[in-house]
Amino acid sequence: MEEEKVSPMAAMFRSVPQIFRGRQCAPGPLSARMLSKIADEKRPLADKVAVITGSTKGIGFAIAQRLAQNGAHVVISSRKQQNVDRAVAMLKEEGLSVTGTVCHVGKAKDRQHLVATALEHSGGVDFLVCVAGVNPLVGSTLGASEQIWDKILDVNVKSPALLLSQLLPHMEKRGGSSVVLVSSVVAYLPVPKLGVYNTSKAALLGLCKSLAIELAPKGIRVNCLVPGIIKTDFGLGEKAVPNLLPDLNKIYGLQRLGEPEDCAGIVSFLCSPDAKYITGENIVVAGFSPKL
Ligand SMILES: NC(=O)C1=CN([C@@H]2O[C@H](COP(=O)(O)OP(=O)(O)OC[C@H]3O[C@@H](n4cnc5c(N)ncnc54)[C@H](OP(=O)(O)O)[C@@H]3O)[C@@H](O)[C@H]2O)C=CC1
Ligand SMILES: CC1=C(/C=C/C(C)=C/C=C/C(C)=C/C=O)C(C)(C)CCC1
Repeated sequence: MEEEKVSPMAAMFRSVPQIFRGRQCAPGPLSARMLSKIADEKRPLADKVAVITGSTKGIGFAIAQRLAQNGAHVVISSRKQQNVDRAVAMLKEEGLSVTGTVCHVGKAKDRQHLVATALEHSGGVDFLVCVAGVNPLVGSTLGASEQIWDKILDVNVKSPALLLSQLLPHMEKRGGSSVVLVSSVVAYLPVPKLGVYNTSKAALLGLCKSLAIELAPKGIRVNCLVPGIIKTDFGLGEKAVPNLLPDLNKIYGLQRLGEPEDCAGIVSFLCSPDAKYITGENIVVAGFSPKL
């Protein structure tokens, strides 16, 4: 049977009883105020602009998708055009508000271009989520070349700070802006053969605390997502530590490896007004707690 087509407003009216189930409200037609309250609750990030780096796949893509589902215009990016095009198409297919551009976060020119692209939408940026991260080395820390150190520290630690400094004036003027860095549980649990990567992720815990203090007077909150082992192409966990799940299950009671979506809700929350009194926090999302 042909499904009846209804306008979004009609659909929202129809959904009203469910939304209000259990709430104290006078019977009868809903005021415009009540309806706009419903709309706000369903789209807490409406009219906001979010820049997410490393967001055409994996954790970054899941975060961008959730921020957009919650009402934000998302600016997604990564190094490869074909990844950008595919990710933009997927989000547009879902009816979400998205712009995509190529940006290798380690390149100053690319970061500048990303900032310009983000400003095209509405002249400002409300949220910056720095997801891009690399690990080109599985091996001894002291055997790592200077080039390897430079590449890992440039992308994983320096680029979030340099990109934020370029976005700063455009975030400060918006009021209520939020930055989310992305570390890793390896910052707490040093994984053998990932010493340079572990160090870069531990540095982000400190960067979060320092930036939170520095940016508080500007009304910008800074927090840090600390994912556990998440099933993505990055898949560093399994590469570095075979038999990871049974060991983590035995030692920490871990029941399953994570999905990118497991990281999305907390980031949307940290960007939302519900987190307006939270800053400088490193928040582990790992299915276990690696902290002693
Ligand atoms: N997966 C895991 O178990 C964990 C991951 N993390 C962290 O999460 C972040 C994302 O990892 P994950 O989603 O698993 O990885 P994926 O490989 O699934 O996705 C990485 C994304 O980042 C992009 N990217 C890679 N390098 C750069 C760069 N230099 N500049 C801009 N974009 C880049 C990739 O696209 P493209 O190739 O087109 O550039 C892709 O969109 C990383 O910072 C990682 O350290 C933390 C803990 C655990
Ligand atoms: C070191 C180590 C462990 C933990 C490994 C972990 C937690 C790896 C995480 C890798 C990640 C998250 C990579 C990407 O960022 C065990 C299994 C407890 C015991 C054996 C030694």
